[in-house]
Amino acid sequence: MIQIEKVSKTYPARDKGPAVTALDGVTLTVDRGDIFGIVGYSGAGKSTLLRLINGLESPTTGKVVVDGKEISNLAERELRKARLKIGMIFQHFHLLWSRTVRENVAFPLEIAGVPKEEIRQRVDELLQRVGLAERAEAYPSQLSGGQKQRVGIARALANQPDILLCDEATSALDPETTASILQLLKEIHREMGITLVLITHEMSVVRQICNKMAVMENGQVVESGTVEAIFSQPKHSLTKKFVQELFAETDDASGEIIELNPSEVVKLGKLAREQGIHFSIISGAITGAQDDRVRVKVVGTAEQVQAVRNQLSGGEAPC
Ligand SMILES: Nc1ncnc2c1ncn2[C@@H]1O[C@H](COP(=O)(O)OP(=O)(O)OP(=O)(O)O)[C@@H](O)[C@H]1O
Repeated sequence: MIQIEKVSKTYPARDKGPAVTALDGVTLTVDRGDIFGIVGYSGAGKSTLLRLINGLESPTTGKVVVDGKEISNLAERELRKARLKIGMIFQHFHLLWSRTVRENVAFPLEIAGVPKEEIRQRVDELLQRVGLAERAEAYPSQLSGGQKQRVGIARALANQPDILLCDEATSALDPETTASILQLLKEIHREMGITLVLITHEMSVVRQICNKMAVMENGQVVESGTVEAIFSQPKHSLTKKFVQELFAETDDASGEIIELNPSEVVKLGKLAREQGIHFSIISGAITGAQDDRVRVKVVGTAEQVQAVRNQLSGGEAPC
């Protein structure tokens, strides 16, 4: 869906300062239907990468191919058409403050020349979908942060994009609101089969929603792969640091990651309640499929984790 091939981006020198190499030989593939997280500290080059995907910037060298088309080679008209299929949401929402919620969501449809009646119907559906049908006539200043981001999501989906780019979309929100926005994004991903690319400095976001990820430092991708593989065996020192920080934050620094099938997760839940075992789901989900696997971090010493393994393999959890 998105191929980034040996891409470098250098911004020319400004105010007698040196030229800045924001991206340095980045190669990355995002497959259709991925929820792809890109993590890194400020200045790593994440935003530049997003701007190359939606054609707001061109690479200095290398290629960015989106849905089979090399974005930087498109003529203006084709680029505009390609951009309609790429939605974007932002940390600070970027809403139009003098327009109501309804008018904000209608805006990209007006620009695309969609007939009025169709706009009305489509906006109604979108507001319903993001849970804001009741606030259609409100102004952004009357909304909470989470509601503003829901408007941003509805607006980004207005032209039925194939790709949704999320630029630190939950960084201005509290943890509870973050969880509800990530849940909404997950539902939309499932319902629309949309490809999501998220940039964030928060590993917890990647852990909650992504199937694949890349870690960036100094304009380079230092590690990429599935979230399961990277969380269970981080290789690069920066990735290790991110993973350790996340586990430390969630108070589960010691312990082991084990892979469970759905019935074992249920057993572990029972054991946890009865015996005070702490665990947290690292990745995976129970969807009802036979081959569902969930990676779980069990907190405790090696002996405690082994005891949990023994109990899980030893038949039913005690009732
Ligand atoms: N338009 C620009 N002109 C000059 N330098 C730029 C421009 N945009 C970004 N940079 C520089 O490129 C580097 C990468 O910036 P970028 O915004 O892509 O990183 P980031 O990982 O998204 O960080 P942040 O989260 O702080 O935005 C930084 O050194 C930044 O100062």
